[in-house]
Amino acid sequence: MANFNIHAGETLLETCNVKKIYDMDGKRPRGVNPPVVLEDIDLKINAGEFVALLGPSGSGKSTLLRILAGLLRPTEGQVLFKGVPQHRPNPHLSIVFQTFALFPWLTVLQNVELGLEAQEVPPTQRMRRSLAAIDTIGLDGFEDAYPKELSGGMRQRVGFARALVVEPELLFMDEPFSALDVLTAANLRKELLSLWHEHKIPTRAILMVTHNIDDAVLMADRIVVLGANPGIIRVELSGLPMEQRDANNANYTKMVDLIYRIMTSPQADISTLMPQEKKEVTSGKLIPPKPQPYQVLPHVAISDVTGLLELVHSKGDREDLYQLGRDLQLEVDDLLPMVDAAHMLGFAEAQEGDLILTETGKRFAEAGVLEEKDLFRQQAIKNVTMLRHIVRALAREPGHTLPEERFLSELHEHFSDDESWSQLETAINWGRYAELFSYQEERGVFRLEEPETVAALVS
Ligand SMILES: Nc1ncnc2c1ncn2[C@@H]1O[C@H](COP(=O)(O)OP(=O)(O)OP(=O)(O)O)[C@@H](O)[C@H]1O
Repeated sequence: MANFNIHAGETLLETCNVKKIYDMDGKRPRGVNPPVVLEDIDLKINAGEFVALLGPSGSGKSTLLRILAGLLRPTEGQVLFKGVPQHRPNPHLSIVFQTFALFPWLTVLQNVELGLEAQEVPPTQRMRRSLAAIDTIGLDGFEDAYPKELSGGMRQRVGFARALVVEPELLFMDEPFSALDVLTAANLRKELLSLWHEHKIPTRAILMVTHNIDDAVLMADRIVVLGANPGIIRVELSGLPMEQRDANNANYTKMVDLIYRIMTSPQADISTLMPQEKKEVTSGKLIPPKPQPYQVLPHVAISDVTGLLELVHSKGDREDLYQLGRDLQLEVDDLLPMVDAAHMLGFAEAQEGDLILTETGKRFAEAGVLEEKDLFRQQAIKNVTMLRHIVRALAREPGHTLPEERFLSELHEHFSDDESWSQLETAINWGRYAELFSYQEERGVFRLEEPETVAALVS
């Protein structure tokens, strides 16, 4: 089998001051500021490196991957490949997607050959190289199978073979294991890592977008953590030495815990989260956070927040976030919005990697249904700008009703179309639970149910 020379150290890909705003194809109303998805992104990918890009949902990981690949233009700043500014899709780079993206009517071999067809490689050479890639990635014997005959793990192997057959200098992976079951993912991860470390694949650097902290710590030499709204690089951490990449190793646990802390404390100054012995465990660039220009509602159901608070209460009102994630079998991406919501509502605080209930949070966790609702209503009105705004606007209207467009158009000033809807849906969900207002779905109309009582809360 071929053994490829990586020539470590050289900067292959680099972004300078990249900023991204989706301009919505000019559909945005005049005077409205489109949301900034990425800001001030300076990132280098060097030969010999496996870089993981972690960040909460919506922080712009996939957008950054597409900009780096040349599939999307940055609004400001530039992408350099070996020092040369890029203006089109980078031909030296392949991407493996979460959803496999295979053609169901083509066999494994034909799917893998596709990349080489585009490069106009002659048929015999095409077949020889494709068979070799299929062999390397462990699919020998399945050349003539169709995707529907394969398991998820095998389909993703075809995805890898198709990406690698063109011998790309850079391999990008966008959540490559998240559609696979745990064991299949672990197996594929291990095999991919050994191919990479033994230089059995031609790639000189790998960039992986993931929401899975364990994947990042197990695989990466450098971990870049993005923050959201706008997406900025919060910190770059050096990965662990290979011998420490083991769930039983103390430094592994520390590293996972640190990343958990960083991701669950989106507003914190990173330097306050670093452990004393940080220099031994990690090093990297520390970037101070920027103040959030507007409050972003995390998309969680109130029942999930209630469940989280009750669990923390049962543990003595303080619990390690990493442990909470494990207990609830939640990825950080799913836990994070719940922690955000509990914090926003004044029920809990994330401190030093722990979630600690406030006095109100303790009362909420102990309350019966009626008191729980009452407390929630008070906290929601006090802390959630959007709910307060809706109630105030409804209270001012003679009929105490308003159409959803009124609030959607305001949300569009800060969020994309999809995110505006998601923000409104969350506000509706919370507002209904708190019995602040009703919302008629068919007509898209808000109504203040008990105008006097509710309006008094915001006066
Ligand atoms: N084509 C588009 N047009 C407008 N807005 C977009 C577009 N693609 C993404 N966005 C917005 O940009 C923001 C970042 O999206 P992106 O998919 O890059 O984030 P992510 O970190 O990869 O999220 P996830 O982990 O949920 O996939 C989101 O608010 C999203 O709604």
